[in-house]
Amino acid sequence: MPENIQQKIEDLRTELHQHNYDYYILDEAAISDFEFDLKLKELQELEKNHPELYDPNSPTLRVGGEITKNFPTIQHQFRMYSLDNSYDFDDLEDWEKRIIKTIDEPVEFVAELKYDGASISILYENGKLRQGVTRGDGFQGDEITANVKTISDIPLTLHGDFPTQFFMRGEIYLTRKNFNKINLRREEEGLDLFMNPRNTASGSLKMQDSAEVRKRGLSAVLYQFISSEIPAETHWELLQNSRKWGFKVSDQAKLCRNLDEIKDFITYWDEHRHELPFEIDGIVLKVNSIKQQSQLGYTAKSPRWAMAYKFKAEKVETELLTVAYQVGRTGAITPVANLRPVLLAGTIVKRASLHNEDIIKKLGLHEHDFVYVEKGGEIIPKIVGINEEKRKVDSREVEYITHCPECGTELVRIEDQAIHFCPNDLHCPPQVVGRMIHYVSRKALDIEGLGAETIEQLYREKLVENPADFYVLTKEQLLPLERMAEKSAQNILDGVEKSKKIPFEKVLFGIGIKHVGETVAKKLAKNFDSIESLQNATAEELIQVEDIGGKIAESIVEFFQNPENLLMIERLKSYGVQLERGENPNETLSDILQDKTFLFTGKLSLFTREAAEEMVEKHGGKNISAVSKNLNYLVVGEKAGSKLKKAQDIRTIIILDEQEFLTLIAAE
Ligand SMILES: NC(=O)c1ccc[n+]([C@@H]2O[C@H](COP(=O)([O-])OP(=O)(O)OC[C@H]3O[C@@H](n4cnc5c(N)ncnc54)[C@H](O)[C@@H]3O)[C@@H](O)[C@H]2O)c1
Ligand SMILES: [Zn+2]
Repeated sequence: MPENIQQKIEDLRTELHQHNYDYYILDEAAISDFEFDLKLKELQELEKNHPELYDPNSPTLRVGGEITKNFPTIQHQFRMYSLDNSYDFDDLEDWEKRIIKTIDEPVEFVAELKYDGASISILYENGKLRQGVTRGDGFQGDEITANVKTISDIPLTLHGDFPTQFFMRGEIYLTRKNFNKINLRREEEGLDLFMNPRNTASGSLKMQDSAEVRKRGLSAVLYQFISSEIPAETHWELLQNSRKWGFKVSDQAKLCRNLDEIKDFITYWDEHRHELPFEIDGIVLKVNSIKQQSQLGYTAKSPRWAMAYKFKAEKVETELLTVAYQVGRTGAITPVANLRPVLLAGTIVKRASLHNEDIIKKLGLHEHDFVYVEKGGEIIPKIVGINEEKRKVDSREVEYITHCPECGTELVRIEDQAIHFCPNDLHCPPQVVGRMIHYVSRKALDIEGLGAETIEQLYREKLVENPADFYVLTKEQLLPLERMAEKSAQNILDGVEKSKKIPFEKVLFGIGIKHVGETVAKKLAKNFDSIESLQNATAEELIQVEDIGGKIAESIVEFFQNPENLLMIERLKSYGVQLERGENPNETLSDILQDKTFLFTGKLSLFTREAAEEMVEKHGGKNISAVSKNLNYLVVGEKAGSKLKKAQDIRTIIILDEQEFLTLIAAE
């Protein structure tokens, strides 16, 4: 055997292990699924011809996922397999032939959508949800029951005539709408955007705080009943029964009597999948009869009675017309490729995001190149390659801009993010307008009537330049504006007036301090009773507040060093905007914890972290975020880790369990 074959096999195994890790653990794939599957097939072929190089840990024999250390590990009573993949009808015909060899009676199939999310196994006992576990490595997974319970598609109690104990398997996914919502919020808060719904769903499931998981708005579909005794003859019947017991079962699943019906189903959904409110990456086919399923059995990695048909990411070629640079509300520059319009995945694509300078360099993009555009897992189409044969000899490489296209200021690049910013945040037009739009937004000052378009108009007419200017607008100024009737003008004035009652924490969010999102603003308003006390706080003092890190603290200090910001604050104050905490924001119950600081760590079971922190505040105490000499009490739940260790080294810190904490606040 040539040595290079052994090397080749080992290289492929190493490479695929790494891709599995990126995909399942980091939720950040480096290559497309199609490329991954090609490499896997290549390895499969090589291993088949060289059985002497067998390795039980080969990626061809194991489910790619792993368990994490963040949750209790649970053994699966029934192993969770992967699915074999096929990409064309020939593969399917081969599969059917293999089935017919084993089964000599007619075979029916159930065709289902292949939801692109994360799989889950849920244990039900006596009609109650008992436990939710991820697939993990197929043998054992992470116990994430609390997170699973936040998903409204998953019933907590069943109805009808359900078996006493069984597992329900399904997929947890994000609709496109909720995915976009999450990203919009992240954009508002200046956070990096998530890449696609699949890895966002899978990442959300692994969050420690189930209240945060709930906010993600996950969906679920259940597609498999599992127990040692199956109360039906067919998979189809099981699906219908599951629906009766209260499970959300796919409405699109279809019983198919032969391969032709399967092909029709596949062709239909390949074309119409973009009309679904969620993403699918293919179709799953399952042998309908439970008896036939057990006759067929399993390979090392997947059932022989099921097969995934994967859609190819659609790819088209088109010409790059220009590269434009957009300046966002936060000053971030996004390069965008303007393309000759082309039909892709059901929509006309005219533009593709180029993300940043590094990506453009990596592509080696030249002016007027013919590029390949793909719509894969991501919502925004992306350029995945260049047809260099069509490049003209004299064409120049695309050069990244050095100055802001809106205001001419020299751009700065934040190294670890590979993104360019326009630092002129107070005078760069999109940033100025963006800041005002943010100020009136629903979660900030919530000024109805003032939409993005009106604000842009007001800015063009030089009537407003920062949020304080809204408070001196008059009807005489508004009425001459395009499409502005008496009634809408009055609406704006009323809205502005009403905003003077909006509480401090929302104003703090609204004035647009970089990195101060909704949650941070709330925390700040709890810890500082007025804009003055916040203004006077040093970075060290700010870091003491829970969830406030160095980056946020620095940005707050910087904000208050700018005279223009101070002037705006002074003006807002003079117009009556709430720049201090109102009366009685959260009533106090006692002052027994006066001057005492608290920190909670580990998995709490008697109360949630939020409730606990609220109790501390209601009794006059303060929550801080790190173990230091300033900490008086550390309250530990299950599986407390590094914070507990650190606290044990500081003798002045009192360590309590949850019950002791309750006793402490109950003491008079
Ligand atoms: N790009 C990368 O780097 C990379 C790395 C690892 C894996 N992957 C991709 O992931 C695939 C392997 O992942 P996998 O093992 O999760 O297999 P899979 O995603 O191909 O198929 C199995 C999974 O499909 C899901 N599923 C969705 N709808 C279903 C339905 N109706 N019935 C049954 N199952 C349904 C289940 O979660 C099940 O676990 C690879 O083929 C590859 O495409 C990509
Ligand atoms: Zn600018």
